Amino acid sequence: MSDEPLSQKEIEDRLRELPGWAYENDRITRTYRLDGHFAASALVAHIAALQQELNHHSDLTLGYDTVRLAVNTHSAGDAVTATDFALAERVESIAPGHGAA
Ligand SMILES: C[C@H](O)[C@H](O)[C@H]1CNC2=NC(N)=NC(=O)C2=N1
Repeated sequence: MSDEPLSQKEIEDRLRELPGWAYENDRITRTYRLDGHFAASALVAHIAALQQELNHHSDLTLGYDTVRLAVNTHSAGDAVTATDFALAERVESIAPGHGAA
């Protein structure tokens, strides 16, 4: 199934279901705050496993106690697609278990 770029309205509609996520620089983004560096590192490892499973990868940035994701779909010309939102939803499903806010 080809991954089609989503329209601005489709992106906005989907973002309403994903509190904390934003659309910037042609990517959907989210920054999580964790209880310290080890917790942030553990979330990064878990997200990396999800990304390998989905074969879809964000730019993933580890800070002292933060994890930032920024993602779009390269094969769709670096546009935001449904696959990016599928990854976002999977990450949202695991983040609370890490104590992420
Ligand atoms: C060959 C491999 O399946 C592709 O390069 C995958 C890997 N991860 C990817 N991640 C993202 N964000 N976009 C892609 O188009 C993409 N394609």
